[in-house]
Amino acid sequence: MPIFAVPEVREFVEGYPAEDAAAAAARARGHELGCVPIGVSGGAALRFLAAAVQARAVVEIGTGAGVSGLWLLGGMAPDGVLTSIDVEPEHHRTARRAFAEAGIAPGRTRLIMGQALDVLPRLTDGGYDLVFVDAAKPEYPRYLEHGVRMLRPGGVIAFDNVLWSGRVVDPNHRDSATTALREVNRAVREDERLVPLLLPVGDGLLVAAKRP
Ligand SMILES: C[S@@+](CC[C@H](N)C(=O)[O-])C[C@H]1O[C@@H](n2cnc3c(N)ncnc32)[C@H](O)[C@@H]1O
Repeated sequence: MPIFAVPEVREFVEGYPAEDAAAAAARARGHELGCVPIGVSGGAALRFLAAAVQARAVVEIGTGAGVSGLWLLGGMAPDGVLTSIDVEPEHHRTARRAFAEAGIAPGRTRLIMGQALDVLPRLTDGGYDLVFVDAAKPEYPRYLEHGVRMLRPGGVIAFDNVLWSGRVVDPNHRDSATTALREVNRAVREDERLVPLLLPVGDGLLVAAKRP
């Protein structure tokens, strides 16, 4: 049996490392709002990636209640700025509260309200170290196009939920979200500008580095 199929192992991985109080409180509010936050292991992966690329400029597509934002900020350079896009004003209000409770200086976050596909074309080519995608699943392939354009060489893009509770490998599922996730998994794997890695944390975190 693959080690990941052992429930105790899965539980150990998903809770590693522990989440701080600000992120745990934001997580609870995210669940109340119905915008499911990234899991703890996925958050830790984002923090690791932000630290590894010494991120000073990060774009997040899908702010939610601020859980992933807190993890990203935890790995970014101390003067790094997180630009985070969401279409729901209530989610941005909740995320702002989470960032304030965590002691994040207001100048370190730039929250842009709007449809991601309206906002992304305004963001600079090659201007970002890390792009994190966690909004409308049917739009993931378009987020990939923009994300690769916005990344600097050596920058990293990450997509949450790419396993979609296993539906991506079940041909019986042909809805728009599943189809788009399948497409993004394929496109990232085949894109010669990218070095891909599928991390089996949470609901699947697909990451890729942009070749110089
Ligand atoms: C799964 S939640 C994000 C959770 C967050 N990344 C976290 O881990 O804490 C998805 C978010 O994407 C936002 N969203 C959905 N479709 C969107 C779109 N087309 N443009 C911008 N935001 C969108 C929703 O309002 C929601 O807050």
